[in-house]
Amino acid sequence: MFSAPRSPSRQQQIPKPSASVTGTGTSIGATSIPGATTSSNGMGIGTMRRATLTAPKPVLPPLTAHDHSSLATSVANASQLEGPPLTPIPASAATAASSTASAPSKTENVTVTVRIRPFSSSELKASAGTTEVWDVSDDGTKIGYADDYAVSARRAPVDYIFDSAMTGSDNEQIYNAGVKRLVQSSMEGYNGTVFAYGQTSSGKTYVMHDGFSARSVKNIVARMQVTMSGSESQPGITPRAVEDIFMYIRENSDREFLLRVSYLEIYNESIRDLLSPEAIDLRIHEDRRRGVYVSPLKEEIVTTPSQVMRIIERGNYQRHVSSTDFNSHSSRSHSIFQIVIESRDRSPTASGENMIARKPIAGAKSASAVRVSQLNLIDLAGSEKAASNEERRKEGAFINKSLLTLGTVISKLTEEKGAHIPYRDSKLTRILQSSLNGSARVSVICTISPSFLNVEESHNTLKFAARVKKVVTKAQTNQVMDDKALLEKYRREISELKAQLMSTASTAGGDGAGAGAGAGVAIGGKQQAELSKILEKERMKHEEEMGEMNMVRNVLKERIDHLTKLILTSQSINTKATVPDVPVGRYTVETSADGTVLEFPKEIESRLARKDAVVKQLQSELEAQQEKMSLMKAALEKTAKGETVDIGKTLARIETHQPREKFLSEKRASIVNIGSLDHLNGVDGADLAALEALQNNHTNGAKQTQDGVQRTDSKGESEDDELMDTPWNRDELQSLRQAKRELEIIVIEQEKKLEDMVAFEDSDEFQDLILDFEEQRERFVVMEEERDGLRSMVAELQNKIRRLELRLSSIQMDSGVSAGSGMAGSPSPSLTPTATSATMSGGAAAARIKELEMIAQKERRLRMEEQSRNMGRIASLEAELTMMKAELSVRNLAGFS
Ligand SMILES: Nc1ncnc2c1ncn2[C@@H]1O[C@H](COP(=O)(O)OP(=O)(O)OP(=O)(O)O)[C@@H](O)[C@H]1O
Repeated sequence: MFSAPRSPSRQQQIPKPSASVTGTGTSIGATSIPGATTSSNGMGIGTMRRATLTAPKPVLPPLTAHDHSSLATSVANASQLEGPPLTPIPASAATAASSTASAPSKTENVTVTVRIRPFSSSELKASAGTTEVWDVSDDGTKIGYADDYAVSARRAPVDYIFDSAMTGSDNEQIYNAGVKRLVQSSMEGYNGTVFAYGQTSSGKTYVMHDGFSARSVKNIVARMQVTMSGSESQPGITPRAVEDIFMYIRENSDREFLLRVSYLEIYNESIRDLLSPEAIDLRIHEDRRRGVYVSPLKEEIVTTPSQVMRIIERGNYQRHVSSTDFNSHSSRSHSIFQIVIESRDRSPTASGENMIARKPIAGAKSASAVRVSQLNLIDLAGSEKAASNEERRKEGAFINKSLLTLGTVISKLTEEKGAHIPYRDSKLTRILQSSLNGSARVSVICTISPSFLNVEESHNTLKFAARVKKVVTKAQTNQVMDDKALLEKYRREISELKAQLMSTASTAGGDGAGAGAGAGVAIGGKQQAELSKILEKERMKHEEEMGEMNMVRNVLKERIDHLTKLILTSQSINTKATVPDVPVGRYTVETSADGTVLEFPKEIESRLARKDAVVKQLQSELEAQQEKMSLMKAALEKTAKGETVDIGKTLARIETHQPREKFLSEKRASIVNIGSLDHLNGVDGADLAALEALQNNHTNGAKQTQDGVQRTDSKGESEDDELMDTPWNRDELQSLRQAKRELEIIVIEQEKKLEDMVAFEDSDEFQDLILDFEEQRERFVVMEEERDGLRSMVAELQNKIRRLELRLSSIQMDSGVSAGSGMAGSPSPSLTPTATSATMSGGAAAARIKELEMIAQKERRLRMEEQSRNMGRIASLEAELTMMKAELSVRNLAGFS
C-alpha cells in the first residue's frame, strides 16, 4: 500500500459548522421569485444515441492553470446581478434540443473524483478514535487501505486509480478537479452530467450543494452565525457551476445565451417537479427528436446567478429529506437540477436580426445556428443499511434498488459489449440513459466515509467508481436551426416586433397630410363651415388612431425590451452589474429669491402625504416582520444550543406581532416542540399548564407520544442527535424554518414595495402628473382673472342701470310736473314752464302742452326700452357669470381630484 504520509486533513473531524465552516458565500436565502411562471415543458436529458463502448481510454487531460484561473474568478462578482422577472416559456418552443447538426468531441472516459470526508462525531464516538481505513496517494490519484488498517484488519491491499482522490472539506478543490472543465464544455455546447454517488451520510449533498449541505437546524444556525460574522463560505458544486456559467457569458462577448432551468426528484420511483410540487408522478417520454425527457415539467428562464440559486433553494425546500439512523438530514430522493444552455454567434450576419423569414435548414451548419446543451447536476440518495423506521425502510428499498440498477447498467456498459442495458429498470437509469450511453460528458463524484464502521460500503463505492471510470463517452454539440431553440424563437420575435414598430412609426409620420390639403382650398360661407366640420371630425378620428398607435408601439417596445433582457450577453450582464444613476430634480416648486421653498403645489403636497403614509405603514410592517424574524432566530438558536425557550413570553411576543391565526398556531407548535421537555422542569405550574394546553392543541398528538419515547432514548447522544432525535421534532423545526422563510419572503416583498414607491417618484408618470398640475394651475389663474373682469363689468353695468333709473325717475318727475302744470300750462322738461306760460297764449299753449306731452311720452318710452335692454343685458351677464362660476368649480374639482 501507499507509503505516503497521511494527509493531515484525514486526521480532522467533521468540522462543527459554526467553528470551521466559515460562511454561506452565494446567497441562497429562501426567497420567492416574483412573477415566476409555469410552463409545461419536457426535460430532455439529452438526445438518444447508441452507446459508444470501447476499451478504457486515457482520462481527460488535467486542468491547465488557465482553466483554473479563468473560471475561478467568477464566484464573487456574478452573484451581485439581478434580472427581470421570469417569463413563461411557450409550450411549443421550450423543448429539448433537436439536433440538426453536431460536432462530436473526442471519445473520453467518465471523470471520476473520490473524496473521503472527515470523521463525523458519531463515528468518532463509536470507534473511539480516528482509525484510518483509507489512504490517498501523494499525487492525489490513488486510493487504498491505509497500511495500519490493512495489517490490523488483515485486509489484502487494494489500489484504485481515479482522476482525483482527496480528503477534507474543500469544495473548491473538488469542483476544480472534477467539474469545472465539464461546466465550461457545457457552455460550448456539449451535454454534461455530474452526479454524486456514495453511501448515506458520506457527503454527497455537502459536495453538490454547499458546505452546510444538510438542512439541519444546526446548519441553519451556523449559516446565520456565518452570515452575521460575514466570513467566508464553502459553496458546493452547484453554486460554483452556476457562477461559472454566468462568468463564461460575461467573458464571451461573441455569443449570446439563453438559460432555462428545471428541478425534479425521484422519490420512491415517482418523479416529482420540485419547482411545481403539486406536479407528481411525471412521466418519462422518449422520441427520436428529443431523446429521453420528462414531461410536463416547469422550466424557468434565468438571467442572474442569484435567481438560479433562489430557484434551487426553492426546489431544495420541496425535496424529500428525513432523519435516518445514519444521517439526521438524509436525502430520501434522487434530485436532478438541469440547466439548458442555448447560445449563438452574435456577429451581425449570424444573429438573425435581419432574417425574419428564415426557414430551418435541415442538417446545415451555420454560424447562426443555435447550440443547445444541457447540464445535469444530480444529487443521488445514498445507499443504506436497513433502517429502524418503517417509512425510511421503504424509501431505502427504493433507493437501494435504483442504485443497484445504476450499478448494473454501468457494469453492462463497460463489460458486455452489445448486451441489453436495463435502463428501464429504474426511473433514475432511464433518465440518465442519454448521459450514460455516450452523448454527454460525465463526471462522477464518489464520496466515502473514513471510518472502519462503513468500510464495506466505502469499498463498494470505490468499486462502483472504478467501474464507472471505464465508461467511455463521445459528447457532441447539438445545433438547432429552427424555433425549437427559444433563443432563435425570441430573436425572430424581436425582429418581427422591431419591423412592426418601424411600420407603426412610418404610419405615424405620414399623419395630417390629407387634413392639411383640404384646408388650403378656397371656398366660402356655408360650404366652408361644413368643410371645417368634416375636417374637425377627421382630426379627432386621426388623433384617436394616433393614440391607439402609440399604445401599440408601447406594447411592442415593452415586449422587445422584455425579450432582449432574457437573452444574455457579456454586455447585458456587465450592464446589469452597474448601479443605475439616480435621477436628480424630481419636481418643480416655487422658491423665493434666496432659494427657500415657498410652497409645494397642493397636488404634490397631497400626493406626497399619501405616499408618506404608505411608506410609513410599509416601514412599520417591515419592522414588525423583522422583529418577528429575530424572535424566531433567537428561539432557533436557543433550542439549537439545547437551552430552554421561554415559551410563554416568546409566544406572547410573537402573538402580538402576528395576526394570522394559522401562522400563529404553527409557530406555537414549533416553539413548544423545539426544546426537549426535560428542559422545562424548572418552569412553574402555570407555564407548564399553558404549554400542555398548546401541545394538546397540536394536531399530531399521536406523534407526540412517539416523540416523547424517542426523546428519552436519545439522551446522551450528540447535540445534533439530541435535537433531531425524532421525526416529530424535525417536522416542527422544518415548519419553523418554513415560517422563517415566509417572513423573509414578506420582508423582501415589503422592501420591493418600498422600492416601487421610490421608483414611482422617478417615473415619467409622476413627472407628467406634475406637469399636468402646473398646467391646471395656470388655467386656474387665467379663469380667476376672467371672473374678476366679469365681476367688475357687472358692477359697472349695475351702476349704469342705477344711473339710468335715476335719470328716468327725474324725467318722470319732470314730466309729472309738466303735465300738472300743463293742465296748469306747464312745459316739457326741455322747456322752462314758467317762461312758456308767460309767453304763450291759451290755444297755442294748449297745443304746446300737447306737443310737450307727446315728447315726454316718447322720451318715457325710449327710457323704458333702454331700461329693459339694460335689464336683459344684466340678466345675460349674470347668467354668463353663473356659468363661468360653475365651469370654474367643475374645473377645480377635476383638477384636484
Ligand atoms: N467533506 C465534508 N466535510 C465536512 N463535513 C461533511 C463533509 N461531507 C459531509 N459532511 C457532513 O456530514 C453530514 C452528512 O453529509 P451529507 O448530508 O452531505 O451526506 P449525504 O451523502 O448527502 O447523505 P444522504 O445520502 O443520506 O443524503 C452532514 O452534516 C455534512 O455537513
